[in-house]
Amino acid sequence: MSAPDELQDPLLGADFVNITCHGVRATLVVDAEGGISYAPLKPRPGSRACCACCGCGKCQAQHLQQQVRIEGSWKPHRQQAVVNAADPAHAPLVPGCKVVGAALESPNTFRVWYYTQRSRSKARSGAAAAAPAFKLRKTLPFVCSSGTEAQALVQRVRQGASWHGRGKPLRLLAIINPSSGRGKSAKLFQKQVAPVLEDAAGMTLSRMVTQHAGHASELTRQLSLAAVDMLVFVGGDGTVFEGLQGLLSRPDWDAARLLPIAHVPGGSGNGLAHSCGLQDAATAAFCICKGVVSPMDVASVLQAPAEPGGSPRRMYSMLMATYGLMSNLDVGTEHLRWMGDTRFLLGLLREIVKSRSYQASIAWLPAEEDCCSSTSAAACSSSSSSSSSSSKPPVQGAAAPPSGPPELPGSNGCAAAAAGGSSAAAAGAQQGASISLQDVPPGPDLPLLSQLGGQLPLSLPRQPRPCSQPHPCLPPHWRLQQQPLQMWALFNPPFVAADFKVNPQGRLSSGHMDMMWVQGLTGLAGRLKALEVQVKAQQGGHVSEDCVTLNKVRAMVFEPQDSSTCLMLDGEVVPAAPIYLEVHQGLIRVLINPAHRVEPAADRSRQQLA
Ligand SMILES: Nc1ncnc2c1ncn2[C@@H]1O[C@H](COP(=O)(O)OP(=O)(O)OP(=O)(O)O)[C@@H](O)[C@H]1O
Repeated sequence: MSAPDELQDPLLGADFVNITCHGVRATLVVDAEGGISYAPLKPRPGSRACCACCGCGKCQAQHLQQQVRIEGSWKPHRQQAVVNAADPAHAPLVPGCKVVGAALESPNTFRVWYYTQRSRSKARSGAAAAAPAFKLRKTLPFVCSSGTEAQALVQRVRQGASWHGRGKPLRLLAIINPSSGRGKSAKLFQKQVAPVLEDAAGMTLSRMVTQHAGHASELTRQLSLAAVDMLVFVGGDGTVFEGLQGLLSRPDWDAARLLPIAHVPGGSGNGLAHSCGLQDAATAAFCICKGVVSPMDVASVLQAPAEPGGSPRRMYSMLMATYGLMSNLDVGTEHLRWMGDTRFLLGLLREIVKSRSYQASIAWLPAEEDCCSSTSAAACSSSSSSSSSSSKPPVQGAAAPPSGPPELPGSNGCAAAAAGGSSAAAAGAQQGASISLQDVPPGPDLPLLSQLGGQLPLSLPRQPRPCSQPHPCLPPHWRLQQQPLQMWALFNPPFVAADFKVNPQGRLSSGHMDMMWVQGLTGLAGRLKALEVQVKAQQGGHVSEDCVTLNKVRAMVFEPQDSSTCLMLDGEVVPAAPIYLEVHQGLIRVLINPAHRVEPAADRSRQQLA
């Protein structure tokens, strides 16, 4: 290719080729990010474009620009301009940040594929969404003088737009759950995502369809990390949850945790996708091409061995743990899967009408506290309720931090006895369930459990002591709540579904989870209040209600005590037994929308994907 004289200087480093678009001859330029711009070639004397313009260069430029604008509501991004921005004829047609690739239509004809932002009113999650939604567009066909030129330009667009500076395309593994949501996730992926990734971005896409519950775990446990650059889960949160269990239970979990995870929403709730700004399949396809990733917290969840002498069960949760109303509205509407996420609304209404309370014991370490730090211990002992992240006073019966001198957990009677091997008996705990650090399956370190002497009785005392006294079975600074509650949940990111911004203060990598419970909504007035709280939850306004209590948590023990509900992790039912949970900050990497409004500190380096 030889550069036309007028383009040489400003286009240093860019690729270009002479094209014809709707009868107008021009030079198409591709910049380093895959953005395209053009400059009209000098008109031949007496030549005419395909419309009634005079045929001069300026007319042809305007004509071409109009033609391209017909298909997409393109708005110029001045900061992205690669050529003389003062000259409208040289403004970029499509900036690189919007382009995802290009596809040949015939041996010497191709279109550039790009995305434009959807208006808020048309987007699925509306104003509360974590990031704008995007819609796929294609330019008019560009005709090159030869097939070789067209191929070279297509490759150049893909490389700049979606390969993140690599010489070869990204390798994606899509794990598709055909039974998620309404059962249409495979079709959705095939129609809206795969063509963008394969045909336009030129990525290498392998597909695996799950055959049964738990299959996603098996697939991620067996995959070769060297052969995949990004994992794409197509389904609901349960599918990602299963995949995560497989990744983090591998012997090489420390390498596996760095594999970027993308969630294409195909399930009912799709809380992870909504929290990351991947609110629909089209937007997810765009975000996969752009490859912006963010660290995300994950919690280790431990349960005592099911049989004597066995290993504790270790699971991982990245979205939420639920109990009471939130579990029942999910499990109780399984048969209404065909309704999509509307089933949650129905389930919620049913639970509000029932207006039930559930019994559980909850002990937790507030996010501000480090049970081995003398400074935080002093701060804790000097303030009672103020050390809680909640703006409200602790509920009746909740234990306050101890007022005595800071003390290591292992030095109190209960924990010391536990370390000696007779924890339950010494604690006076009912079940005797405990977890010993040395038996925990390999995985991320559990520093807070280590600080507890490496041994933890899971059965919490039934009778909490007065707030001013530490309970002998709880380490200093830990708090205890045992009042009946209607809903209990531990949230990590903000969304659990498109219209449920249940945890508005949630961040992907804050280092803690947000514990929320709802109490006292009984009788007719309580039910009406519950409805109001539900409406406010769509935008996150429910957290200021008096019936809602919030605490930031780094570690906790939760003991379910009610058989009429169940304990769920990321929307999946787990055995109804006590759990110990500890948060690992930024353990995994998830794909986010490049225009995410909440995670400005995200790791935006595209090189991370290489
Ligand atoms: N081939 C399959 N047949 C039946 N069930 C499957 C299959 N593959 C996976 N599953 C199970 O499907 C269940 C539901 O999947 P998933 O959670 O992704 O969808 P969802 O519940 O509709 O979405 P969300 O969790 O976002 O509300 C999971 O518990 C998973 O174990």
